[in-house]
Amino acid sequence: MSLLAVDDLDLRIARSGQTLLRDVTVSIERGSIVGLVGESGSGKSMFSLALMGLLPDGVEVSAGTAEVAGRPIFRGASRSYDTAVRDRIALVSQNPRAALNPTMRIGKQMVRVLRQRRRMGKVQARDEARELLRKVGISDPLRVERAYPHQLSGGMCQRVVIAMALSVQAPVLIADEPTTGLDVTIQAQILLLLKELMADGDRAVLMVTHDLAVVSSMCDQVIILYGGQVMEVGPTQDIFHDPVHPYTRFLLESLEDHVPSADDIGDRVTESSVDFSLAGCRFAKRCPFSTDLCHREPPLARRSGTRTVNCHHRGVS
Ligand SMILES: Nc1ncnc2c1ncn2[C@@H]1O[C@H](COP(=O)(O)OP(=O)(O)OP(=O)(O)O)[C@@H](O)[C@H]1O
Ligand code: NI
Repeated sequence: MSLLAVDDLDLRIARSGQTLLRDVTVSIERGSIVGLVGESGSGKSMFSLALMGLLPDGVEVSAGTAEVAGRPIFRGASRSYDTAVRDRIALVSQNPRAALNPTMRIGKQMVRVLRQRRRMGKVQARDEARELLRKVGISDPLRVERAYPHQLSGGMCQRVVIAMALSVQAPVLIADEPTTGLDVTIQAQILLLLKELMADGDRAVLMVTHDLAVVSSMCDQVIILYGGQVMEVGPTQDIFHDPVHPYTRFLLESLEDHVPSADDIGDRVTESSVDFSLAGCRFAKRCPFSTDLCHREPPLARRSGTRTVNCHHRGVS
């Protein structure tokens, strides 16, 4: 059974009625790291926020279901978001500094979370906070506990945020661009850390990124998102070696001769504004194979084994 299962999720912008995410289906097994890939504005963060019940005002779940570890997150409307699932799903957000309280020392913030969410006493929470900081590779937890967020480097803040996400012992971790803005060495350390934390096989990670290098080194499965619509899903190696959807091919074409590098998607994209009011396939305008049908109707998922392709014309054989 999937640890995280999202079925046909739609997100709508209330004011304009536009569909920000359409028919997004995602399934993540225990012990796996799944990459959610897409260019800027494709809806990756909105997807994560919907699962956390943290959508901005004016964006709402308009259809679909989601459940984590067998418990429903929502059914249909965001109003019914079940906050009890918050201990089953934790977010490492895109901006670690913003996720921390700037006016409170790190130690105090961590103790507070542990007391509230794990019902620990003061002393126990303090010990656990220290242990968690060590677990994310911080060798001098005492210094970090006493620091305010602005006194720490970006990489250190990200470690703290990961420690806090771990502190609730959620089986599903969503890491939204966990290494953006960090220098290459720190990036590698944070990714290694996430991989190590996964080694026990009890959790699952949804790794949100636009960096194909991160995906190829970290993820078992990859979900390719474009304009709020899933284009293709499959095991990472299969997708990289044999992309089926025209968008995935377009994305990977330039990578044939070299290892994917940071910002590959950004480099490939010339026109990135997507029209969320499109009725048909979101990629139709840019697709060399599109026909009237593509412009008119959204494609249905074609599934074969572990792969899914959402295209009117291309399927997995
Ligand atoms: N508060 C809001 N109300 C309505 N629409 C919004 C709001 N915030 C963002 N959007 C729209 O939602 C779309 C998806 O945004 P999202 O932040 O999920 O993209 P992303 O894939 O995470 O991009 P990035 O890689 O830059 O983080 C954007 O195109 C944006 O226009
Ligand atoms: Ni984002």
